[in-house]
Formats: sequence, structure tokens, C-alpha cells
Amino acid sequence: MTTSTNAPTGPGAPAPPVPPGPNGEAGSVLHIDLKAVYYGKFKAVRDSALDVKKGTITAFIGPSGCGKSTVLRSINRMNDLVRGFRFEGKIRFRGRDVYESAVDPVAVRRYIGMVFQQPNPFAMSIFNNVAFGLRLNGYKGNLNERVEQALRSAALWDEVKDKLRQSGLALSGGQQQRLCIARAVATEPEVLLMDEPCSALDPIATVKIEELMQDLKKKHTIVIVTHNLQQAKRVADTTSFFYVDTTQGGRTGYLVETGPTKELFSNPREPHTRDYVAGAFS
Ligand SMILES: Nc1ncnc2c1ncn2[C@@H]1O[C@H](COP(=O)(O)OP(=O)(O)OP(=O)(O)O)[C@@H](O)[C@H]1O
Repeated sequence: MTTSTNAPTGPGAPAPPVPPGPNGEAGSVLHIDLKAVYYGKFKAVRDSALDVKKGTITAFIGPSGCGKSTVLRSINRMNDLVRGFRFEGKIRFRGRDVYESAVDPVAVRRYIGMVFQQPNPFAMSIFNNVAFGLRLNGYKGNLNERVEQALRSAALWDEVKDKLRQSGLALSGGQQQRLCIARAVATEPEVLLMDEPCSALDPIATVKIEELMQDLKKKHTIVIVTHNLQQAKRVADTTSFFYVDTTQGGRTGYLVETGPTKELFSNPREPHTRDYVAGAFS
């Protein structure tokens, strides 16, 4: 992989604040080497390492409190906004550690976008929701074209093209989530993080988002947290199973194993994974 060809080049791309490092693993967009994550004195996650390959969907699964969201939100430094949060280790994006002191966390989030559990459109028009990040980045191109392209990417264009000036809040829950996806992809992030993006949606809206993810992965590498094992099976190329060991009185989560989704579900290496995917605990 030549790093320069993978740099965001779209019209919304900012000046390169996360210049590609020299040691990116071939085909890997992200290399996570987490030693420990703390909230204050509480160690929430320990010893978790994985590679995320370009153009794939990786699912994080595991029981409640095992640190899935913490790891996800550490990838684009979203947790920096949480008081007491401390990250030990490295997260290399195209070979460059996003926790290096010279790296601007705001810029990291332009390269590594995020979609949240609850659809959270801004209280503004559909058009302005999508244009928001582009304007923030000083986009100088054709805004109308760019907004249309993002809404098409999010499979929402046909449903909203005649009401772009209406409030984003007037859409259905599923449409709002696709609007948030359009907003996230408008600035062409290389990586898209999705934190349980379907948990607030009905089954039909969920299917739409899952189908959409298969399209999105042609342009964006995706990491998704999901509680829904069937969803992980349906959408993910690779699955990572996290677990929280409570037997010693602690509650620190860790990555147990990562593998091709089919293999992880049919032939897991570790007993905890085997019990979890068999439904022995949730
Ligand atoms: N902002 C925070 N401040 C303090 N502790 C937190 C914070 N966010 C998460 N934690 C704690 O860190 C641990 C991991 O939480 P996290 O939300 O990452 O787990 P999860 O696997 O995503 O859980 P769930 O599936 O229930 O969403 C939990 O013990 C949680 O209580």
C-alpha cells in the first residue's frame, strides 16, 4: 500500500494533520495496540491488539461493559472529551500513532468519522446537516453536488431530494440515522466508526443500514460495535470478541480473539468466545 494514494483527497479533505507514517502494515488502515485505558483510576480495558484491513467491516462483540465502545471511541480520540480518560498504547492510522503529541485530535476525527447509537441530526435542515462538516472544513467546491453525493452514499437521496430545506429532525428514526451517515461521509473519512448504529431502529430500518454498510465499505473501512450477534454475522468480514473477567473482583475488559467472522462463530479458539457465541451468556 502506498500511503499517499490512500490519503483522503476528496473535496472535504483537510490539510493533512495525520501524515502517513512509514510503517503502515500492508493492507492495514488501523493497527490497535492498546495497553490500558483508564477512566480516572478505573482500568476499563487492558491488553488488546488488532489490525483493521482496508475496505473491510470489523465487528466488536462481547458482553455489556467489556469495553467495546471504549476501544471504538479511543480510535478517533473521541474519549479525549471524557474527564479522567487516559489511553496507554498506540493506535496507528496508516502507520502514524494518533496519540502522538503533535497530532490534533480534531483532525483525527475528520479522517476517522463516527456514527452514534442514537440518531443525532442537528436541529437544522437536511441540507445543512450534510453540509455542516464541509463548511467547517472550508470546502470551496460545489456544495449542492457534494451534499447530493453524500445523501446518495447514505441511500437517502431519493427519499429527501424534494425536501432538503426541511428539518432533519422531521425524518423517521431510520432516515435520521442515514442522514447522520451522510453527514459523516460527506467529508470522505477513510474510516467510519459505528457504535451500535441500529440499536434504536426497527428491523426494516436495520436491514437498510446493513445493506448500506456493504456499499459504504467500498469507500470506507468500517468498525462497528454491535450487541446483535446475527448482525455481526451478516455484515462483518472480521469479528473481535471482548470479554470482561469479573472472577477476581475486577471489571477490566480485554480482547479475547479476532478472526474471520465465519471462523470466529463456527470454530472459536477460546472457551469464552465459544460460550458467548453459543449463547451461554450475554
Ligand atoms: N465516561 C465514562 N466514565 C467512567 N467509566 C466509564 C465511562 N464510559 C464507560 N465506562 C466504564 O468502562 C467500562 C467499559 O464500558 P464500555 O461502554 O466501553 O463497554 P461496552 O462493552 O461498550 O458496554 P455496553 O455493551 O454495555 O455498551 C464499563 O465498566 C463502563 O462502566
